[in-house]
Amino acid sequence: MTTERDYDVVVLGAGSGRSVLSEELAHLRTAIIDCGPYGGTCLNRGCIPTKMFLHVAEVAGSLPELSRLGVDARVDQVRWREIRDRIFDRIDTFAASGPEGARSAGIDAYIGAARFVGPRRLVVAEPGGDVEVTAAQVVLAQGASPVVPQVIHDSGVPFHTSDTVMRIEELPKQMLVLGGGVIGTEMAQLFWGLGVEITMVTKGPHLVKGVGEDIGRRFTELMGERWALHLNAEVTSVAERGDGIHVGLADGTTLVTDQLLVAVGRRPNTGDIGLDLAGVEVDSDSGRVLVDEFGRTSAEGVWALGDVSSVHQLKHLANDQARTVRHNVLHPDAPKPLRAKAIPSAVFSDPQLAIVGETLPQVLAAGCDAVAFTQKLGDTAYGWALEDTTSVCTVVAERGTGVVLGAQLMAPQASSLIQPLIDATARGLSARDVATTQMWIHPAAMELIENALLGVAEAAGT
Ligand SMILES: Cc1cc2nc3c(=O)[nH]c(=O)nc-3n(C[C@H](O)[C@H](O)[C@H](O)COP(=O)(O)OP(=O)(O)OC[C@H]3O[C@@H](n4cnc5c(N)ncnc54)[C@H](O)[C@@H]3O)c2cc1C
Ligand SMILES: NC(=O)c1ccc[n+]([C@@H]2O[C@H](COP(=O)([O-])OP(=O)(O)OC[C@H]3O[C@@H](n4cnc5c(N)ncnc54)[C@H](O)[C@@H]3O)[C@@H](O)[C@H]2O)c1
Repeated sequence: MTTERDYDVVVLGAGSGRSVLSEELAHLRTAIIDCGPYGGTCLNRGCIPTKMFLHVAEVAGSLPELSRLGVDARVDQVRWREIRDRIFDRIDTFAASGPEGARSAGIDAYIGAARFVGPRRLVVAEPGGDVEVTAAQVVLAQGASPVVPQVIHDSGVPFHTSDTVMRIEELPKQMLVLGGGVIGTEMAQLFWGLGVEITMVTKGPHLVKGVGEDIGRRFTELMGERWALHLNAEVTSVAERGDGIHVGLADGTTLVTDQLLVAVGRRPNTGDIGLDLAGVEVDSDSGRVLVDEFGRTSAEGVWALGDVSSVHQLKHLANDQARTVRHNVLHPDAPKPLRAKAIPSAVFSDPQLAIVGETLPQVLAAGCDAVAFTQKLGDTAYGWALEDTTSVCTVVAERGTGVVLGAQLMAPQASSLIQPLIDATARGLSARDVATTQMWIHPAAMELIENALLGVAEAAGT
């Protein structure tokens, strides 16, 4: 027998969707549904565990580098299971408290896979039986999942994705990472830092999209000194043999590995959940739920946020959208637009990459007269301390006004260093104003940003 329940607001997905249901909605009848651990991708298998592992990997991976500075050190042993369990004991305990935490805040928390059976009408397959849930407003926040190329899927060969690889029992000797995007690069960094021999196979001429041609090329060269890189490559065959997994490439190369990690993108979770019955339109190419500037889908009273509907799959963006959608659910007659400008992102490799806004070619292609300036960290005082030879910051600004339009960084802690440039891009500030209306601590790494701003202000003629 199916139980039926009716609500004012139901959220599908307890990742970023959970924060839609804050205190401000306490006067409404609300529910949240998730089939996986509460906290979604970021907490359980994304941002948080990767960065906890990457910290360890970065420290361990940097030891051989010390010899350049006159200190010889080496890693004697990596206690993988201990590292893994320390990280996931903390995460799993937190995630397990999610449903109870929601219930104690007055939100009905369902644990089970949901599918639509009509407009704003869902069936949740709970352990105790199906529950039919209806609501005046529904928020779609069911995220995305790893894409697996057909050739791997059809081969029957065991493989990992980012969902599973951080929970393996033993570190392999070798790992082949398929995909040189953000996940592939962070995972390669993580396992390389812990002593695994990495081979990376990817489409395209360099790792990580969107950082600009120059940084993309420099970064790819750097990573190529650490692990074997097969660029512009296509996998044509995969088979398991006695000596390991054989991966054949279109150029005739055969690679043999202990473990295969697939990281070739993530597709929104929109298939097979009856979105057509709900009247929710989906882009057939990308699988994304189509939303307007306010996060409204094509179905009356249905909103969407995060990876299920965004071009950029980023946690801070999903969080920002959750805040906006929360407002819009409460004030549908006075909705606020989702933030579309100055969306920053970072890759937590070593060195880190960080970007915001546009690259110079993108700005010029859009018809704006702009200039760019690149500052090396090695030419600042802190860069001397690091003996840095690779870190750079490029700032793009409008010619004549010097308004900052974007920035790309490759540097230690680039994800933090970029913040004044995110501020400048978001608020349309001039590079000279940002550089000269405050003091910059000497001799801090942040002088990289100060000098880049002064350089681009000069180039822009301000
Ligand atoms: C390895 C990795 C590292 C990452 N690192 C970063 C980072 O450093 N910084 C960053 O900004 N972003 C990072 N991301 C991206 C970030 O994790 C996502 O952008 C973000 O978590 C998306 O949040 P969301 O709420 O849209 O989806 P999710 O957090 O995925 O939540 C969706 C939820 O919906 C549930 N669900 C799906 N379908 C159903 C259904 N039919 N019924 C019931 N429940 C369902 C799922 O179980 C899930 O809990 C990373 C991603 C990965 C994979
Ligand atoms: N630090 C962060 O913010 C962070 C970290 C991890 C993930 N994420 C988010 O997760 C998203 C997904 O990450 P991702 O790395 O899976 O996707 P991605 O789109 O960033 O990279 C996929 C890579 O795989 C390559 N590729 C695609 N198909 C291939 C194939 N068949 N064979 C070989 N290579 C192939 C692509 O050329 C690309 O380099 C990212 O776009 C990002 O938004 C963010």
